[in-house]
Amino acid sequence: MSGGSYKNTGTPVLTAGAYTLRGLLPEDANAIHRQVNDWNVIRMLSRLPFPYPHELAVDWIAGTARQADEGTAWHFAIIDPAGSLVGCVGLTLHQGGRRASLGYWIGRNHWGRGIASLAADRVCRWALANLPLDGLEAKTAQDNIASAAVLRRVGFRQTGTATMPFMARGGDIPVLTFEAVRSDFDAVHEAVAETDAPASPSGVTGRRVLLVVAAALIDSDGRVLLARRPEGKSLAGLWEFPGGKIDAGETPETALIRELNEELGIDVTRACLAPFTFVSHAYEKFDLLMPLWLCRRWHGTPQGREGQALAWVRADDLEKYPMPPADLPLIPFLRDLL
Ligand SMILES: Nc1nc2c([nH]c(=O)n2[C@H]2C[C@H](O)[C@@H](COP(=O)(O)OP(=O)(O)OP(=O)(O)O)O2)c(=O)[nH]1
Repeated sequence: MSGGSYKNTGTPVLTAGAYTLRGLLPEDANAIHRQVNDWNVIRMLSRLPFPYPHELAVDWIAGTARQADEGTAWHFAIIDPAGSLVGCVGLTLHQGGRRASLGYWIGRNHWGRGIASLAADRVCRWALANLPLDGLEAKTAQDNIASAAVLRRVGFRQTGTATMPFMARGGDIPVLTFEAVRSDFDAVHEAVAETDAPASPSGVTGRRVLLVVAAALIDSDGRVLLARRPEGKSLAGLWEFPGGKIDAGETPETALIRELNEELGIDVTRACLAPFTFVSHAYEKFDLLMPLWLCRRWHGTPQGREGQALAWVRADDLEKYPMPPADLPLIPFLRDLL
């Protein structure tokens, strides 16, 4: 397919600092062609010939809209605050949709401003929160020092080396292979944003204990309510039991009743909360202690008030929903109960 007019509706619009990431449109072809048809850019892109014909940019843009509609790849134009396209970033699914490859380029006039890191980080976080991914991969030419630095900054780890054909260079060249799983992004996030855990009141340095209260809401069909942690939170994309941290002055039960109201819009009374079990889990930066209550009666219909997806799940199906590592020991308890 060449040219034509369409809207790229399958790709979300994301904000990355001062930049906007949006689906590619036919009118982007000139800006893409001009910036990619530059030896310094194209020599680092494996699949493109040099010189780069304008029709290839037009065809590629049309292909990206189709892929987004099919749910096989998401490519974004990176738009600067002045409205100019300064590069592209994208993810392509493979391995049955459980992994995705990251790719990006930035026009030469815009190098050195951290745009690739900002855009790659944003797209990876969006993908982990919204697609059923186990991990992400990327490859970069061994002589592309700046790109390897971008991947490391975002949270990728180098896994090895390989060779790949680079069309513009007319042959195989060495590449570095990288991968990242969910916890690699959380490690970067936690290092930047500080840990979720409050400072130890005694001022003693060392590990911190984070107390989180949570509820297994059980409906009349014996299904459990799970909520998907939204983008922007640690462990985004994983399914958890509704709940949260205890605020100053709250008892565990009042904290849980407040969280259930804030997150789901339901009213629960103290008498409807039955203590069930707890988990104690060592995360990298803190120890999580999470008591879990059972709740079979509430007022209202649970709704994801903070934009989180909800799912009523049968005990036998709990394993199909990726959960935070701390929650995994709870699954057999719930299976025995329900
Ligand atoms: N609510 C909940 N949190 C869990 C579960 N499993 C698990 O590891 N956690 C962890 C993730 C977080 O590190 C922590 C909960 O913190 P949070 O930030 O979601 O709590 P919150 O709702 O008070 O959040 P916020 O308003 O302060 O952003 O507990 C679970 O099943 N439910």
